[in-house]
Amino acid sequence: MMQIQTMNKIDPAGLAILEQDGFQVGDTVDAPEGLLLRSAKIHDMEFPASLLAIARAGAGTNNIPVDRCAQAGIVVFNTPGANANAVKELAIAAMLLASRNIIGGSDWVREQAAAGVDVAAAVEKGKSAFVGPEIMGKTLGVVGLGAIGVLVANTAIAMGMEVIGYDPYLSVETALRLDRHVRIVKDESILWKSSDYVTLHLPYMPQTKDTVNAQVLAEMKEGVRVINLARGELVNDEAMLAALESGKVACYVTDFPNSRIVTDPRVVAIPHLGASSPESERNCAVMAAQELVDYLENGNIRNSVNFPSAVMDRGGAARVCVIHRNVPSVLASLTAALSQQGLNIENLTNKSAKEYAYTMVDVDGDVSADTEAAIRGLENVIRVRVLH
Ligand SMILES: NC(=O)c1ccc[n+]([C@@H]2O[C@H](COP(=O)([O-])OP(=O)(O)OC[C@H]3O[C@@H](n4cnc5c(N)ncnc54)[C@H](O)[C@@H]3O)[C@@H](O)[C@H]2O)c1
Ligand SMILES: O=C(O)[C@H](O)COP(=O)(O)O
Repeated sequence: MMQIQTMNKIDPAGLAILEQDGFQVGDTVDAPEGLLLRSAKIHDMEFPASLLAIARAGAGTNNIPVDRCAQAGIVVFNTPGANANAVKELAIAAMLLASRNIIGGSDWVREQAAAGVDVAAAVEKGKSAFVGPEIMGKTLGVVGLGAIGVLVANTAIAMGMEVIGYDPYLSVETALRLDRHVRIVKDESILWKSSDYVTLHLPYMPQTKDTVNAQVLAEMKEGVRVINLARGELVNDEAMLAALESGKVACYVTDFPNSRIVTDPRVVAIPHLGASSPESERNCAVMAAQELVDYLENGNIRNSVNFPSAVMDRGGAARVCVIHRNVPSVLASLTAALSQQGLNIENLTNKSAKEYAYTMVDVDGDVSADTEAAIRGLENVIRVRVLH
């Protein structure tokens, strides 16, 4: 029985898929073939030899050592778009919270009540302290036009905003989903200079650390409102605190607060709730579980962040799955090893992505232990599995 170790609380709908397929699931298992997690940080984790795949029920994979996994032949999956609507809704809420001082007003009302003041009378006298601008007619800059950024941009257009989008890797597929009124810029400086609101929807990786830094903040409009539901590391905290202090930034909404950033009262600190809706937790868990099942049972790879997509209908008596380096001759050596045993190839797929490649071969007979060992011993082969 194959084992899946969970490293966060996972929606029961996802766990049910695994259990119905005969997997043993738990937060402590002996020798897991798969890990299923959300934001658990596993950079320092030593992976057991049994581990074949890791599924991140969510979008960001910066909590996983993706490259180390590739080198070890461990396939890392995420669930693209499965929590995008939840984040989009929170981004819209964040823009409104950044504008209308709902939190400050609500806190003040409670303080009045606690002080024994007649709240109904106090609100009419005190409300002018909480005036804030509407978002209609203002300009929103969306940095990163992926699953979430597109939804935020389109919703903002529907709410009467002007929208500027920046994404150096914008795909044609995504561009087609964008409202035609979204202005796409190639120079991010235009976005920083023109936006009343800036919202970040790009991944965190070494190259995107401190995307919002002192220099970028200096380019922004006076009184800009910045929303970060992507990752804390994308914004330089010290630069943001200085910009809040000077009034350059009127409000910073972050889903990734830390002890330092919450020292400023103009920070709205959300406890990483972007994907915390029942709908999104279920979507992510179901997609992640399906990806694990299809890979562990059939060798199919969908939505991996470190290996190419490869899907082939099952056929033949056995399937040989080989993760290897993307260099010449591996395929020739692999098919030679199978022919040596007299096996006929019924179907074959070979996909590559950068330095790695993945091959699935369906053959008409059982693969002997000697043939499997011969394939495993081939130069540039990283991992071999034979599925029946
Ligand atoms: N707060 C939350 O709970 C929550 C939930 C989901 C995702 N996220 C974060 O949001 C990020 C985006 O999620 P998504 O589902 O839209 O991912 P996605 O992969 O669909 O989109 C990310 C987009 O960012 C673009 N991008 C990459 N580098 C960029 C750069 N330097 N400048 C501008 N754009 C750049 C990519 O081309 C891509 O289009 C995730 O990586 C994750 O960190 C947070
Ligand atoms: O990248 C993501 O998908 C989000 O940050 C959600 O993280 P969570 O699953 O821990 O809520």
